[in-house]
Amino acid sequence: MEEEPKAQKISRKKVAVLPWMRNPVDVSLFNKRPLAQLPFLHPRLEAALCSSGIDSLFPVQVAVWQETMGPGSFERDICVNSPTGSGKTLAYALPIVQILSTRAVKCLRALVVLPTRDLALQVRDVFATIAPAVGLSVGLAVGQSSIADEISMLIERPKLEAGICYDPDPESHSVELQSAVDILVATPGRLMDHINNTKGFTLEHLRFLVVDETDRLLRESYQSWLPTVLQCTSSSVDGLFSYVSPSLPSSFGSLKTIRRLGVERGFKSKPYPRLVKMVLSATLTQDPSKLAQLDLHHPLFLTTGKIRYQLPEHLESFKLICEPKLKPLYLVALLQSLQGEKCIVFTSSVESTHRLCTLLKFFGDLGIKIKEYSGHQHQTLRSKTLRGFREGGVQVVVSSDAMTRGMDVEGVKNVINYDKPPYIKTYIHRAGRTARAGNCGRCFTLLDEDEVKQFKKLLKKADIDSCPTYTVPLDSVQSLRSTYNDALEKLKESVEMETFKKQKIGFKSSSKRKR
Ligand SMILES: Nc1ncnc2c1ncn2[C@@H]1O[C@H](COP(=O)(O)OP(=O)(O)OP(=O)(O)O)[C@@H](O)[C@H]1O
Repeated sequence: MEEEPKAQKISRKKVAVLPWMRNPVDVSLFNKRPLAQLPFLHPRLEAALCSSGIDSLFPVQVAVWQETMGPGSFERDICVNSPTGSGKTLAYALPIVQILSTRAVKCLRALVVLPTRDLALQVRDVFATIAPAVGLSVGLAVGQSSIADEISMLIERPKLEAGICYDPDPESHSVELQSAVDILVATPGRLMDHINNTKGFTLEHLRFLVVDETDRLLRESYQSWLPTVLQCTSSSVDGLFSYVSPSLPSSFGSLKTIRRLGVERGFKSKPYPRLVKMVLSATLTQDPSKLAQLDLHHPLFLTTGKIRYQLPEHLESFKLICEPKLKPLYLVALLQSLQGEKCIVFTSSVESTHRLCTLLKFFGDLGIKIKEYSGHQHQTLRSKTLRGFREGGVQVVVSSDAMTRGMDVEGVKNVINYDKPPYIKTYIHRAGRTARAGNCGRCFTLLDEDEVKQFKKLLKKADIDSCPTYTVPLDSVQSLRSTYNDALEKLKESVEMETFKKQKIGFKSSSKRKR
């Protein structure tokens, strides 16, 4: 079996980064590896992976596995910076499930936090393909169902034996509530609801905390979810009584559980395990003040190559220069030239997503099914669009940045930046919806002449020197002009109608309130 370097050092330019980031493990030095050659892999996990079509691990997965398995496993926290679509989800899911496969008692031992509900659903599905194989159950806390339904999935009530009834009083201590799940995938808002209000929900036994899309999650505090989770899982003897901050809500009192030191249930005769943190992103922040929030323990940094922002290997970037006024025409001509291949079109806001999608529909039958996806829509509608896109009934999704991060839809061949991305990180995440898992993909950015220089500068930050110009046939643009004028008229009417409807609803609800 070929030996991989354990912690190959990369010589990096001197930049103001934290010391532990200066000598990372270079993921690009690892090769794909067949499951059969993976040391320690539980045979049932191997079988589960094979039956879901995975017969080898990607480099980032091999690197994380190698750094976490075996003697002294998970002694250090893990920080991963690797390109979009490189397989970071399984890179953390597999070692966690493998380690937890030896647990004897069901407790909440792994918590994975993601910024959005759709991402959380996606990650839950990855865990669900492997965890049941070793008897572990996975829960979801994202607010998809009512809080009561969610609680009943997460918390196990003791089964009543004949003739015995338990006290339904939630304050009663005679009823021992237990976790119904070993692994929980959550969004910060719903997680905080459970921390604050759900009886029996405890992070006391937590062994793993995964912060996926770290830089996004660190940017927004979401009711201080991170300090709260860290306080709930604190195991320091000194901090035994000091970690409950006076600013925490009174219901937090139920969480004053202390991570026991010594022997813990389910890990026979082993000391209570330390909480291991795994943080991951394709654009991991290097900002020391942001990273400090994670309170990392002797972190091990894994990154791909020497460039900070790496794009997928088989991604091609193109620019399409067009007159600003005719931008929608160029987009339609481009979509037509792509002949129904799966595309995501990114705009700069939820409003422009809605406007553009409405306008495209007024172009008549383009032979392409186009749907809108944005944070302003109801979750059911978004899920329906996503399902249609995954199944292939929808070929083009026009999206705000709601779809920028992490979303994994098989077969997306093209990403179109209808509006220029404001930051390189936005470009990386948007473009990363294609060319995933080693596949090919193209990213087109529509620009007017004035934006070209700025865009070139932006790409330079990711060391992208080549971004050829893509042209659409001018006659196809010209032939759409009259349809475009009609579509613009219809759009105007539609916008007026929507504004009128909104005002009417606003008027009705304000007069109801007055009554
Ligand atoms: N070992 C593997 N073999 C085959 N396919 C895999 C393997 N690991 C992951 N994949 C597939 O690769 C795709 C990308 O994986 P994943 O979503 O985990 O990437 P990611 O690195 O988290 O991307 P992003 O940064 O965009 O969130 C998924 O469709 C996943 O099913």
